Amino acid sequence: MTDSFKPSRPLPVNLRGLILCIVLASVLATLCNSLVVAYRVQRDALIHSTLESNAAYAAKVASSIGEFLRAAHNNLNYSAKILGKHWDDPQVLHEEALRLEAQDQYFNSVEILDANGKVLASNPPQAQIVGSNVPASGIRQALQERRALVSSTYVSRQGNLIVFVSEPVFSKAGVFLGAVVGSIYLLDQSALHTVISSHFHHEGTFAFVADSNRRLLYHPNPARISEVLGENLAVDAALGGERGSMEIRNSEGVEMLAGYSQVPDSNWAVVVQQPREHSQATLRRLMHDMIMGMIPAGLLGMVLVFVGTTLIARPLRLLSAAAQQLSAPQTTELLQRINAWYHDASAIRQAMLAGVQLLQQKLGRLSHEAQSDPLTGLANRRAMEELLSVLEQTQQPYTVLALDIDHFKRVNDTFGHDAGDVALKQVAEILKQNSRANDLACRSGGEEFSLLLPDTTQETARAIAERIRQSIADARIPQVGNLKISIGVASKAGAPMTPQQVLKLADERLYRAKESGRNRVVSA
Ligand SMILES: Nc1nc2c(ncn2[C@@H]2O[C@H](COP(=O)(O)OP(=O)(O)OP(=O)(O)O)[C@@H](O)[C@H]2O)c(=O)[nH]1
Repeated sequence: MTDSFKPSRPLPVNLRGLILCIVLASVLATLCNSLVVAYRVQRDALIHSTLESNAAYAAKVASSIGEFLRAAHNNLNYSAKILGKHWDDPQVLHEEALRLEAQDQYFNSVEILDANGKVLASNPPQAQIVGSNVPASGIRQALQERRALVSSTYVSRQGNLIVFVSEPVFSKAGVFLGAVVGSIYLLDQSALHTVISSHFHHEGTFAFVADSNRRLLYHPNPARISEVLGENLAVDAALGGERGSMEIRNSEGVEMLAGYSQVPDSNWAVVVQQPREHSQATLRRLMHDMIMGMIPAGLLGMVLVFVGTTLIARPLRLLSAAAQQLSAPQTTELLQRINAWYHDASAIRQAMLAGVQLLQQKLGRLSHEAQSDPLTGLANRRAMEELLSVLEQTQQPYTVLALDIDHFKRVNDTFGHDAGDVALKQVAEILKQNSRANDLACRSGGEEFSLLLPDTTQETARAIAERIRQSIADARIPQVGNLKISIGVASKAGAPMTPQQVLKLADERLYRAKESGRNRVVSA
């Protein structure tokens, strides 16, 4: 395998930060998505309902105008019947003209004409036109067609925009006599004007009425009445007899939500429209209210997320801290104190506890191996030095025995190296048997041993040394038989000596024991 394992660099963020980021990102994404969807749905619904209500409104206005015109016709029709019977009575003609103009205020003026267009009576009285032929094309049309009709709009010599509503007059025998004509002045206050403009008018919604030549008969801006409109799809559709709604762009380029309808019995178009921007403004208010309404719950959610992530991350953070010091003796206790309250953290803690136990066992074994003599199982020189330094630091008195088997070379030479090893083990066993719990027996090298006796005086140590020497001398070593040993004793009982000096003194006394004949203890 050529690839070597390279641990990737971790992100500089902790678990709680990560969870918070992920939760925040997902909450924000969901929120944005909800807002966008809500915005679109609401916008479509608002536009749809505005179009629907404008269409209904246009139909209502058209029907009101239609009813007005029908009522005007009915009135004229009633008069036409009376006039047909009394055509030759100027008084009746005059009274009918008076009644028609004054009674219902449908008309700004009323004229009664004979079949040639000669004005027989008029109200308000206009002496100059009674007896004259009125040239208006609408009236000429009424006389020609001899039927009830609503004329096209017509601009009078006085500059007034006029619509004629006319009804033919027939004699009892069915002879066409003339017509009774009501004039509606579109630029002045009239009953028609009131019918159109009295409808509701809110949120920028307004209605206008145009005749078949696209001439404006009514507009909330009076300055535009009589203006001829350019292309307008809603007007075209209404003039074509349709009713409904559509989105259009007006002559100023403003997008409009328009409803349209045709006035029955006259080819007029009614359009009700609202700038699209108005529904957008309503929508913005709606979205603003929605967002403001979400804020308290959002904040509460954030607090819950913060507390939740802290609770989730806490055991893992503590486990991570414990993982930094697996070999420390207090780690097991530390791990047991962690409140791993959910399954994953608990499983990690269990695994770490098992791992720590294994590690510490292993370290203990390694430490034991590093500090013991493999042949005899006694402590080695390093272990003895460590204990000496502890005794030194705690200023405890102690005594050291330096032991060396006499003529051990001969044992090896005579019985072989293995027999020598057995003898060494036997000596170690005797040392152990003569040691207390706090004493430390060690093999300092070859056939040399030491015994470290804390809190032991020189005299006591000498007695112990003598007992050991005797035990070894008395022991029957397999294959080898008897062994002898020499011992030097040195004590640090209040004397200002370093451990090395004490050891050195014990070695010097051991040397003297050898020199003076072996198999003895020298302590002074
Ligand atoms: N079997 C065995 N022999 C060892 C071991 N370590 C050292 N020795 C032997 O111990 C002997 C020590 O010999 P010397 O230093 O001459 O001392 P001695 O023969 O005991 O003589 P004195 O100490 O003067 O009485 C040598 O023969 C070493 O080979 C060991 O681990 N096992």
